[in-house]
Amino acid sequence: MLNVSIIGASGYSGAELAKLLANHPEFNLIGCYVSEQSLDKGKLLSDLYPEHTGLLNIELAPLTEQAFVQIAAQSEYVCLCTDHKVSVSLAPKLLDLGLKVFDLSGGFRLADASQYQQFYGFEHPHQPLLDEAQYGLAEWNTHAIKDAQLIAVAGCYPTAALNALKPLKNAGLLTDSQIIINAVSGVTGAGRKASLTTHFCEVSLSPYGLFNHRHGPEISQYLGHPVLFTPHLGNFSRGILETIYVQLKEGTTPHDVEAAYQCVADEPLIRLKGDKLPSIKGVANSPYVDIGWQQQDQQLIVVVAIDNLLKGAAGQALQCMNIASEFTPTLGLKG
Ligand SMILES: NC(=O)C1=CN([C@@H]2O[C@H](COP(=O)(O)OP(=O)(O)OC[C@H]3O[C@@H](n4cnc5c(N)ncnc54)[C@H](OP(=O)(O)O)[C@@H]3O)[C@@H](O)[C@H]2O)C=CC1
Ligand SMILES: CC(=O)N[C@@H](CCC(=O)OP(=O)(O)O)C(=O)O
Repeated sequence: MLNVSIIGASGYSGAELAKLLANHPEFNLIGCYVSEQSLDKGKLLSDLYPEHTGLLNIELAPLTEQAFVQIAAQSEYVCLCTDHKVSVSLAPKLLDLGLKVFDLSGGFRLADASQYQQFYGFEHPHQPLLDEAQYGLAEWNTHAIKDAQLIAVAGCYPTAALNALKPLKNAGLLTDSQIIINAVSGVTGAGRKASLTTHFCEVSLSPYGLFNHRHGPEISQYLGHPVLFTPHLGNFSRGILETIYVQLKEGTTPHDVEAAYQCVADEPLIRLKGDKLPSIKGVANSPYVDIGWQQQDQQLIVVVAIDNLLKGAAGQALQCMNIASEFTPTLGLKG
C-alpha cells in the first residue's frame, strides 16, 4: 500500500479525493489536513460530509510545522487540494521533503511565471518549479506524469476542452482561427467556502471572467492553438458542459472528424458519442469525459461534458497517482 496525505481535505475536491482514496485497493489515506487556523480542525471529515460516516471518520489535522514532519515520515504522495496561492507556497517545502506532489490547483500549470500576475493575481516566485512540473492531463501526458515529482493536475474546464480538441488538433483538421469555447459549471466548481456570488440561492445562469479567465491561457498553452474561453456559472451542483465552435480546414469530411477521434476510442474514461450530444446528467458523479459533435460544411460544434470534481479534479488526480504508481490508470475510478 502507498500512503497518501491530503492538504485541503475539507474542501469539495479534497473530500472527493478522500472518498476515492478510502475506497482504493492500493492507496492508504494516512492524513487529512486543513489550515492551522481552520474552524474545522479536530473535526472528523465525516462530520462535514455525513454521507461518508464510517468511510471518512478521519480527523482533520491542522497543518502545523509538526504536521509537515508527520507527512514526510508517513506519506509517499501528498495531494494539494488548496487554493492556487496556498499550493505555490506549500509545494516547494513538500518537494524538499522528498514527497511526490499532486497539485489540484492552477499554481503550477502555466509555463511562464510572468502570466501569473495577470491571470491569478499574484507574482509567481518559482519559475524553476513551473519548468519542472508536468501537466496532469492523464490520457495525454501519461509518460511524463509517471516520472515527475510535481504534477500540476489539469484544470476542470481545460480537461473538458483539451480532451475534446486535441484529437482534432493532432489530426491537423483545425484552421488557424480562434476556437470559441462556451462553458457552464455547477456551483461546486467554486469551492466550499461561503461567498455571495456562489451562494446556491443567488446563482442564476450567467457568464463571468470574460477575456481574462485563467483557463483561457491554460487551454491555449496545452492545445497549441488560440481559444476564446467564456465560463458560466449554472444553478446546479456539479458538472461542466462546454459547447465548442471549430472552423475546420476546407474539404474536411465527417469521416475525417470521426477518424480523428479514433485515437481516444479505446480510452476507458473517454466516451465518444458521435452525433448524440452529451449532458451534465450523463456525467455527474462519474469519472468520464463524454464527447459529441455535429458538422455542417466546415463548421464543427463539439459538445463535451465532465464532472468537475471527478474528471475535473479528484478523479483525474487519482488517475495521475495510479499512472505514477504503475497501477491501471482507472483503478478505483470505475465502479
Ligand atoms: N471545485 C472544483 O470543481 C475544482 C477545484 N480545483 C482546484 O482545487 C483546489 C481546491 O478547490 P476546492 O476543493 O474547490 O476548494 P475549497 O475551498 O472547497 O477547499 C479548500 C481547502 O483548502 C483548505 N485550506 C485553506 N487554506 C489552507 C492553508 N493555508 N493550508 C492548508 N489548507 C488550507 C480549506 O480548509 P480551511 O479553510 O478550513 O483551512 C479547504 O479544506 C483549488 O485550487 C481549485 O482551483 C480544481 C478543479 C476543480
Ligand atoms: C464555477 C467556478 O467558479 N469554477 C472555478 C474553476 C474551478 C477551479 O477550481 O479551477 P481549477 O480547475 O483551475 O483549479 C473558477 O472559474 O474559478
